[in-house]
Amino acid sequence: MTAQHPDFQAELERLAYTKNYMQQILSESQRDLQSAQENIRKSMADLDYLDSSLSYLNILANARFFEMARNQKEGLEAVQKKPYFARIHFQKTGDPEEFLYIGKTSLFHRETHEPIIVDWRSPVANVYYDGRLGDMEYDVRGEIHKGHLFAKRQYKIEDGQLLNIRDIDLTTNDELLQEALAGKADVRLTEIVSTIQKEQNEIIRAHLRQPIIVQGAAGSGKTTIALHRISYFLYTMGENFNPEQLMILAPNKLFIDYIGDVLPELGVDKISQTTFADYVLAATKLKLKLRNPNEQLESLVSDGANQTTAWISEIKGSLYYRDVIERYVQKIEQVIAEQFEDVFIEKYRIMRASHLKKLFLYELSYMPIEKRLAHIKKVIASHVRQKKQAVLSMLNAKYDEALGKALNGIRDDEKRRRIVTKYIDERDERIPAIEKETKSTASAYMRRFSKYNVKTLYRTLLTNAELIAELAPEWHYLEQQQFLQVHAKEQWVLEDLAAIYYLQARIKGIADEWKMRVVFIDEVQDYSLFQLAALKTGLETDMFTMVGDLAQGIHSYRSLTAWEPVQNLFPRASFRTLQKSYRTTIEIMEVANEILAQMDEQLPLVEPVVRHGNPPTFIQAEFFSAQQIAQIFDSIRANGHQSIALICKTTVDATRMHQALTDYGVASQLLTEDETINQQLLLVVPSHLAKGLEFDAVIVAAFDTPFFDTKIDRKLLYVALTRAMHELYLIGPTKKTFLLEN
Ligand SMILES: Nc1ncnc2c1ncn2[C@@H]1O[C@H](COP(=O)(O)OP(=O)(O)OP(=O)(O)O)[C@@H](O)[C@H]1O
Repeated sequence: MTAQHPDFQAELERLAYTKNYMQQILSESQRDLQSAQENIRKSMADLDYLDSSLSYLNILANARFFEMARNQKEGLEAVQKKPYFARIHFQKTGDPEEFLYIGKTSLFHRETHEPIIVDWRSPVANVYYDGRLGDMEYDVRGEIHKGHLFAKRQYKIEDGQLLNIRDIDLTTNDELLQEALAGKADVRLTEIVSTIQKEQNEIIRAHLRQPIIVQGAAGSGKTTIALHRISYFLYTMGENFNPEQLMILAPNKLFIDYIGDVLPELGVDKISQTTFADYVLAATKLKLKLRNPNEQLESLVSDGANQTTAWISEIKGSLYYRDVIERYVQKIEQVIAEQFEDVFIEKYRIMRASHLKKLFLYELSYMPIEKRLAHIKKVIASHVRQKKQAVLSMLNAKYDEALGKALNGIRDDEKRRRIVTKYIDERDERIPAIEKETKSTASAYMRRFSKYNVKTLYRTLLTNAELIAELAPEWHYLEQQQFLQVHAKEQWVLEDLAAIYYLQARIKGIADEWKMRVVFIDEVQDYSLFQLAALKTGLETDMFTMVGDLAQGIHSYRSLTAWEPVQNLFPRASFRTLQKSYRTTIEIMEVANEILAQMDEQLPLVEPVVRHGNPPTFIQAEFFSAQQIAQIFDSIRANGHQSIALICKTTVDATRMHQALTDYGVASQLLTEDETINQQLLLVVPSHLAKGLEFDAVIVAAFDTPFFDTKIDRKLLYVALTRAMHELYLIGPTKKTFLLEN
């Protein structure tokens, strides 16, 4: 059928032309690489005996050339098997009509400069994602261009062979998407450049110098879009931005591993991917052993709410706590300010304490405390240098005058000699002494200020009753006591890190290597407002892309429960929602929506894209049986599905089930935070760790610990259900175990 497309032959030729040209460029790149390598080798050899600075420059230039040639070569090699995926027939107003082929990287004809392939991230490619056919507009660095889109066409190219062509309108767009969604049997995220949807594209290309918050339903593509936005960002910023200044904050190492493959595929590497905790510990250089946050979650889930833990966790995430810490910083500032005294050279005052104090408290208040002090030290040193000359000239003049007077005015020889000698001796002692003293005036002056240790400072706050009473006067006495009691023993939890980072930022400042300029946060619903505020303060930027889903906020006892406060914290941020789920079938989403409807957040139900599958199967069973799970596992495999997860509520459950399965001989893997997923195995996953991941099929098992009708459990269950792409099984004593009626 496809071969009958009237343009098929022409498109075959076009593909052949493109591939040929790519091959040609690749051979050239190969030669460039070799010659750069050869040049570097020669310059290295010359380093010893020729003018080495010239050789050094040669090496640098060739290294840069080598890097460029290698990048181009790698870029082309990566896309050779699929040079492009779409074409637009487009006319920019005033220009001739063009056929533009869109792919993952661009390729221009070296002589004619004609685009052979246009990068999907380029401004004109936006037309493909955004534009309906007809007259349209697109943005090039803030400038609006007009044009007319005649047609859009998609290609299915595999291994360099053209298999299919489709001209797209709205209906075929759906077909393509469905095709993309139906396949895939991998527990890795993949790139979706050819099927990015309009509302997703808007987020990817939303203003790059402005923060953005996205509330997106489970499976709506938040993670995928965030990664594509990074690719788009780096492409658009080009040389003006160093990728090392971009950071992705992910929930755990497992998740980082899960997204790991997409970034290089999108042409992005070198950016740091870490967790909030790891980042804070690295940036503060503190070694703190943190209590596993999931243990805390699990203790909340199993013991019901432990009031004190819940209260303290909530408080530590709040902006109120930020204010407490800020008051603490201001108190420290006052203590420092009181230590300023006048600066003297010998007995001459050269600076007033009040001036330095003003400098410290007001004029330099935008700097971290220790940076301010370092700056003040420089100010003193430079002032001393300037004033020293004046003091010395003045003294010299004074002695000259005194000597003159003595020489001319004293008649008595003996007396005159004595006085003159005294002046000369005094002068010869004082002047060098001043010279010497002024070399260290500034450092001697600064010795009064002690260096701070952020960890010690924070521990003091946590354990000092007077401080707490002073800085958190709004807490009633019992709360203050509870707070102190919980902290009597030194133990660190994730919730402390915002405060620690904030203190570091305000007192020492964040070192340049950790001062990321652009931040992407996935699963941002699990952040507290204070975490976000601390990052914003420490990094001195609001260029954050934050994606999340309140319905999956399993840590909501200590994190976000609404978006408004985040919007208040980031007043420049735009806010978007994504309601469509691309992951799950209609049938699975119906069940997940039943749980969503029971939540307090009143989030709109998720709309699945039209893709049908088997209805979720409920299997009644009183007890966990490894044999039964093995049977389900086999039947799912027989249906052709690869990645299969057995999800249960807690780690204790997961550990037990994994043990039973292993004893029974089922090849399974218990997922923990530090694990790398092996998708050949049945993956046994505690619900909180499943967040962000997806599997072809999911079996949710609940025996010893059923899901209760509580905030946290509804969310954990919702997370578990929405991990499934194609098949879902629920196994337990009753449907009530899964909060389902029917
Ligand atoms: N436009 C698209 N075309 C094809 N596949 C898509 C598209 N958008 C999303 N997907 C697929 O949908 C699935 C869900 O995407 P992703 O994991 O990014 O969603 P999410 O919103 O982060 O989900 P969750 O919040 O549940 O973790 C992935 O398999 C992704 O490849």
